[in-house]
This record gives sequence, C-alpha cells and structure tokens, in this order.
Amino acid sequence: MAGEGRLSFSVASVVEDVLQQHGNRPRDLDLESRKAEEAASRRYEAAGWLRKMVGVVAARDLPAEPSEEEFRLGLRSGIILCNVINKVQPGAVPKVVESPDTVLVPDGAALSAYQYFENVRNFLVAVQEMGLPTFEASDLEQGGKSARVVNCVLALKSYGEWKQTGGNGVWKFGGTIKSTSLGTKSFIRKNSEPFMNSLSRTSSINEKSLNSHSDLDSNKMSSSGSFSMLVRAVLLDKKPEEIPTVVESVLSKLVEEFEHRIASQYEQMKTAPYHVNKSLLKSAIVDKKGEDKNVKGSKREECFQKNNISDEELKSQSLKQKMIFDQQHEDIQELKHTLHTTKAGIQFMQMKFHEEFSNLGIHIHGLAHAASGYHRVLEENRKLYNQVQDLKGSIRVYCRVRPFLSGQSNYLSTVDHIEEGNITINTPSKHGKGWKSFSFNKVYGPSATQAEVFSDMQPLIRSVLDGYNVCIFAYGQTGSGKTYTMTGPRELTEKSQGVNYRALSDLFLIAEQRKDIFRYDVAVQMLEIYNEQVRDLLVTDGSNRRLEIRNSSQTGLNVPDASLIPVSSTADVINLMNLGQKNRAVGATALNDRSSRSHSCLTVHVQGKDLTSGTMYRGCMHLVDLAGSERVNKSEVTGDRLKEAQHINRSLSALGDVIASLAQKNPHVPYRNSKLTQLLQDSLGGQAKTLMFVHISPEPDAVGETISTLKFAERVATVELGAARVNKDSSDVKELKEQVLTLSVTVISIEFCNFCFIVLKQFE
Ligand SMILES: Nc1ncnc2c1ncn2[C@@H]1O[C@H](COP(=O)(O)OP(=O)(O)OP(=O)(O)O)[C@@H](O)[C@H]1O
Repeated sequence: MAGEGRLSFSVASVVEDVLQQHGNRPRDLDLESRKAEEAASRRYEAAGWLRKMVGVVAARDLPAEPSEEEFRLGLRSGIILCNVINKVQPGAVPKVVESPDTVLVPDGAALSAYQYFENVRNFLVAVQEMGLPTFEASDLEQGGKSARVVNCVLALKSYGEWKQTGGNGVWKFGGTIKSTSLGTKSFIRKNSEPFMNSLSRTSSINEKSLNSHSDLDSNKMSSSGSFSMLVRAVLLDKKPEEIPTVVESVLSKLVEEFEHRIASQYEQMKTAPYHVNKSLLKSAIVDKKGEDKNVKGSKREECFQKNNISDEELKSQSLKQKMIFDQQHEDIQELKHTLHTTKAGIQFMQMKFHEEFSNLGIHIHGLAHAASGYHRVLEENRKLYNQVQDLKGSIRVYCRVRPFLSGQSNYLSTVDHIEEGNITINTPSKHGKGWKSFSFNKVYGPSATQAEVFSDMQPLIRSVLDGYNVCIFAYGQTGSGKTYTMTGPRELTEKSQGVNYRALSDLFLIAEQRKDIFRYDVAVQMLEIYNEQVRDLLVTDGSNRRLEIRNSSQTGLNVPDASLIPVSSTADVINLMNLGQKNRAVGATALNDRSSRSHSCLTVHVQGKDLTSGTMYRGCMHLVDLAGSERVNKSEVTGDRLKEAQHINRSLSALGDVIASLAQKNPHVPYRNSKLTQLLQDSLGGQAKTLMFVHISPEPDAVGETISTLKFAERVATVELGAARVNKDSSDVKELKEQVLTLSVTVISIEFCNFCFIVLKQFE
C-alpha cells in the first residue's frame, strides 16, 4: 500500500536523522566489513570465554583471537566444548574422550573418527537437550559455518552466566528458561524485547533467526528491512550501555513522526470524503501497528493512547458528519417537496390562466357582438329621439316679448301678463280697457335671456346631425327683436350671442363627440329673398344675380347655384355671416332699411357618414330672419315700398298657409305660393321640425301690430298645440317614454361595454 510505503520510507528517514545525530551515515558503511567485524568480535568473545572456562593450557589449541579456521580447528576435537558444557551444566557430557597424547595435531590432520564423532556428538546432544542453539558437526570441518558454532558457544556462555546469577527470572539474552528447562528442549522468546531479531548480539537468536537475518541482508530487503539493517549498523560500533540512549532517540523520532503522520492524515480526513478518510486512517493505523510490532514499552502505550484519542476524535467527527449528512438529506427532501409543490402550483396557475383566457375570449366575443349591436341601437335611439321631438310638436311656436328700449321705461306695456304658454295683451277699446290672450308653446318675457330661448330649440340641433331638417324662424314687426334673437345685439358678447351662434356651436360640439362613429361634413349657404328674388349673400365679387330654386336636387340643395362654403368651426360660420350681412347692407338705401324688407336665410348643410356601416345622413338647418311683419297701409305707401310690402305680406301669408296646412295635415301644402316656402319646402313638413319665434314689442303704440302678429302666429300654433296637448297624455307618449328610458339604459350599458372592450384591447 501507498501508506505503507510512505510510512516505511518515513521510518528510514527517521533512522537516518538519528544516525546523523550520532555522527554515522549508513550509506558510508561497508556492510560486508562490518559484518566481518561483527563475526570476528563474536568469535573472539566465544574463544575468550572457552579459554577462560578450560584454562589456557587445555585451550592451547584455541587462540584468544582466532581466525575462523583457527576457531574451527581448535574446537574440532570437541574436547574443549565438552569440558566447557560440563562446567556450565555438570554431567551434560558424561564421558569426554581425551586425546591420547597432548601432542598438537598438525594443522589439517584428521582426528580419529571416534574422537570426532563421540565428543562433538555428545556436545551437540547436550546442547540440544538444554534447548540451546546447535550446529552441524560438519560446521567444524573445512568450509563449515563457524558462525553457527560461535552462536552456540555464546548461547552457552549466556546461559552459564545466567545460571551463575541464580538462574531465576529472565534469561538475559535469549529467553526465559522454564523451571523444567533443564529437561526441556527450547527457550521461550521474549517478544517484548525491541529489535530482538536484528539487534541481539548475544545470540539468543536461534538458527532460523540467523538465517532470516542473513536473508534480510542478502536481499537488500524492503524498506522495513533497510530500517533494521540501518539500526544494526548504528548499533554495531556502540557499546551495550550506549544502546538504550540511541534506541530511545530512534523511538522518540518514530513516535514524533507517527504523531505527525496521524495529525496530517486526520486533517486530510476532515476535508476528504468520510469513507476515504476512514480507510486512509485505517491503513495508517495498520501501518502504525505494523511498525509498532517492533516498538515496545511505554512509548508504544503512549502511542496507543494517542491512537485512542484519535479514534475518539474520529468517532466524534464521524458522528458530526453523519449529523450533517442527515440534515442535508432532510433539506434535500424538503427542497424536493417544495419543488413538487411549486410545480403543482405552476400547473394550477397555468390551468387557471387558460381558463381565464378562455373566459376572457368569450367575454370579448360577447363585447364584440354587443359593439356590433351598438350601432343598431343607436339608429333606433335616433328614430325614437326624433319621435319624441315630433310628439313635442314638429311645429312649435314661441313668443318673445322685447324689453323696453332705453328711454322708454315710463311707457305702459301692452303685455298685461304672461302665464306659461299664454300671453295677455291690453287692448284699447271704445268701452275702456280690454284684454286679449294668445297661446303658444312657450312665452318668453322681456327678462328672458338668450340662453333660455336657445334651450328650447337646442334638442333639434341633434336632430340635424341625425339627418333631419329643421327650420327656425324669427317672425315679428320691425324692431321687435328678431335679429337680436337670431344673432344678438350689435356689440356681441358670449352671453348675448343669439340662436345662430349657439346652434352652430352645439352642432360642431356634437359632431366632435361623435367623430369616432360618424364623420360630418358641414357647409353653409346664405341667401336673401327680396321682392321674391333669391340672391346669394356669400358672394365675394359683388355680383348680385338672381338664383333659381330647384327642389328636385339630388344633393339636397334647393339652390344649387348659391355659394356653398364648407366650415369646420363656429368662427368660420361667423365670418360668413358677417360677409352676408355686409352684402345685404349693400342693397339698402338711406331711406329703405333693406334688412327689414327682405328675408335672410342661413342654411347649414350637414352630411354625416356612419364610419361602421357607411350609411349617409343628410340634414339641414335653416335659420331664417324674416322681414318685418308690419302691415303696410296702401294709402300711405307707393312705388317700391308698396311693392316690397306686398311681397313681404304675400310671402309671410304663404308661410302661414303652409305651416297651417302642415299642422292640420292637409293633403295639399301650398309651398309654391312664395319663394320663401318654395326654398324651405324640404324643411317644412314631413319629419322636419319647425320652430317659430314670434316677437312682439311692448310699446302701447304698436299694440295693433302686436295683436296682428299674435293672431298670425296663433293660427299656426293652435292646430299644432291642440295635437300636442292631445298626445301629451296619451298612452303612446307613456309607452314611448318608457322605450326611450329603456333604450337610454341600453345605450349606457353598451357604451360601458364598448369602453371595456377598448380597455381590453389596450392590454392585448
Ligand atoms: N330681448 C332684447 N333685449 C334687449 N334688447 C333687445 C331685445 N330685443 C331687441 N332688442 C334691441 O331692440 C332693437 C331692435 O332690435 P332688432 O334690430 O333685433 O329688431 P328687428 O326685429 O330685427 O328689426 P329689423 O326688422 O329692422 O331687423 C335693437 O337695438 C336690439 O338690440
């Protein structure tokens, strides 16, 4: 294993450090010579001890420091060996065959076979019985292994010395001999001795150990073998008493190294996956244990203690890691659950979204359907609205009393009193005071404002935009306030603006409001009828030619040759009216105020197009300022004045006849009796609406004319008023009102739907 390799190498490094500390470097040693030195040393020791045991005389054949050969030859007879063993263990060799003479046998001469066999055999048997290391008899021959003989002798020496000290306890170098050891064959090795196999120099080592030792040397070994060899090399030249210090040093270093290794592996384990750390640590522990086989005593216990601490730390760490793992596992499960819930939520939202989207589609479809129906409803609304206007009366007559002009405040008014649609006039009579009452749609007193007067005609402006024709007349004697009602005073203010301005302002306002649904084109004509001649008042070249009236025109223009000026605002119309007034004044003379002697007619042509359906609507509004209605006394006027008066009377009478015929629903309406009725033919009768503002002056001296005017107007109004009054309470009116109400609600709903539709479209 890698760990083992690292550890072995580490041990070698440690030893090397120790060797350096002790001034020796193993790689500088000549191992062979050291080995030889060691062998010689051991041989000398063995020889010295044998000589000492038998005496120098008996050991004369054995030098104190013999060579291998001398050592072998000296012991070959077996006499020294047997005598020595008998001294150590008396009676071990019962009979020693002594040499027949003491003559030194020449070197290399063979002893008698008997001597050779008997002594050596007896010695080897005795040694074997004592459990000491033995050798082969052939080891004493030439080429034999003298080292084994040396080992045997040294073992015997050790045993002898141990025995001399009492033979109790631990045998110093080899083992513990049992009480029966004398009779037994072997020693028991003491395993707690460190480096027993490699370090023992006193030959407690048996033959097998020596062989393995030799193998280790010869094979150059593994790193642990190297380690042993190196330690041996260190110890070779050390005295026995020095060994403990060196060994102590080596062991300390080893322990330090192991602790360092353990600590570093523990650090690795903290960062590496749990199981890997564990296996590494295990291997480290195994390695350490392997090394520790040779490390005994207190140092090893200390090391084990530290290992135990590491184990505890490891267990604690493992427990922590397990807790973290469990927590992470729980978190993952929770996240999975959350993910699952979120997915389900999203799916639900998607489903809801599709559902909502689908509903929205249906709703939009409904709205689109409603929007398409919106125009149909509008059309119906338009018709109903105008029916209501009809029920109010397609011909309405209003009476307006002019206030006294400045400087006339002392006069007594001809108007006695005004009550709703009735006006009572003071009439002078031969028998004193008299009264005469007249009925109209409404009577405006002298204090009525321009706005109040306009409010009654305002609903008809919408009818014009819906394609209906409207005629608004200002009737009355000269100076009664016709122009004031239709246009306003000379000094115009917003408040004093007349019907014309207000009607046109309204018309453009409504057209603007409807611009998304309708497109309106507005154009203006301004004509004058003087002495039954029709003239164009909007000419700019000063021409004053007569114009023809053609009622059959497809364009809706009865006077197609008159100037038709497109307008897009009230200001445009005012400018044109000013132009018309200017042209009208051209014809006036100092003695003849033409504005009172002619009818002026401002006609606003409106053409509307339904942008959805393409339907065209065409309507027009005639704003007519009639000539003065005062009667002309034929005896008092002649010439042109008489002619003017006759034309005016005839045309006003024709107008009265037409309106009366319309009101009475006569099959024949005499439009052709005057240019005025001819011009207004399309706007009088049918679905057209007619409004007449009858003006009277309050001055008593004009009471005759006032009564005459009122009689004329009442002739128009009475029939219509009668019909209106009948209809007012009829069930038709009630039903129609309900329909209008329902329709209004529908229109509002549809308007709202349309608004929603537009808003939804914005979101698309
Ligand atoms: N309601 C009114 N309030 C205040 N002033 C008025 C009113 N009506 C008319 N007048 C004034 O009376 C005078 C005559 O009015 P106006 O010119 O409108 O009469 P007319 O009928 O149009 O006359 P003509 O037929 O000559 O045109 C003017 O000065 C006008 O300002």
